[in-house]
Amino acid sequence: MGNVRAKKNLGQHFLKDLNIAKKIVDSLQANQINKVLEIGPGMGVLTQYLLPNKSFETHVVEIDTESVAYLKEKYPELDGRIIGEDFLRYDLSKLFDEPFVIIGNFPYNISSQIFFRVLDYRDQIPEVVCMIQKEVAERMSAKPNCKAYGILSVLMQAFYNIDYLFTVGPEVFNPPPKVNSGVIRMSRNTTTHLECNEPLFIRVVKTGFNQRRKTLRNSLKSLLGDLKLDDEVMGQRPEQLSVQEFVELTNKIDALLAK
Ligand SMILES: C[S@@+](CC[C@H](N)C(=O)[O-])C[C@H]1O[C@@H](n2cnc3c(N)ncnc32)[C@H](O)[C@@H]1O
Repeated sequence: MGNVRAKKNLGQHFLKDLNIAKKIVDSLQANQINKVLEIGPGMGVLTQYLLPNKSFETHVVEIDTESVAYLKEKYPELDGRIIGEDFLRYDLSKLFDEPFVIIGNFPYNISSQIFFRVLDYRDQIPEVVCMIQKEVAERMSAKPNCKAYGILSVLMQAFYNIDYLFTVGPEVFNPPPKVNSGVIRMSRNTTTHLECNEPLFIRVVKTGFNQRRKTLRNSLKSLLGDLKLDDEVMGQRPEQLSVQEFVELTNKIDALLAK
């Protein structure tokens, strides 16, 4: 069986280091979960460490037909659990009717889109362990007042506690990516729904961070028009606000817009 030919447009960088592969799989923590979904298994470097664990059933979703054929031949025990589809388009609601965790060395070019899908299905996904571009991993886990703290940090941390676990250099991949990688674990927090108008919260966060160096009074002008929110928080920059403070700000803006 020949190796899969790496395709750049699919973000294929295959992990060669088995110790790192095992370390990523060992980073899963969720207990009492019967289903694991791996995104982008490629040649199965993570899958091979998932399969022996009989406390859950492993399913994989892979867009590349060559990788799918490889996986079918190499892991016959995965029969019926290889989904040859685009994760971004696949209707996850028809896959499991119970909670499941996600694991994967994600294709870096679509990692943010994957995270927004996770948010859509967050009720069913208590945990995600993944390798992504280091810079994105830092943004996901950044706390207020850090340079990396931004839209992704606030939107994801509204529902997940995110731990940056470790950094991986390019030399352990074939072909090596141009960037460093980072592994994170996302554990869902107790927030099921935000205590505010959620679409407005997303707009406030995105509009605020569009001009992150400006105070919110200036950066939110496009959202507020002629309306003025006379509040101390408007003198701050978006990176200074915690998730909870963004929620409170959203409620004040919501009340103002409703007047
Ligand atoms: C960085 S590689 C990781 C491969 C393998 N897990 C490893 O660690 O060696 C990303 C994988 O995601 C797959 N992929 C890319 N886009 C995808 C999509 N939209 N849906 C599902 N899989 C995708 C690629 O074909 C590739 O196998």
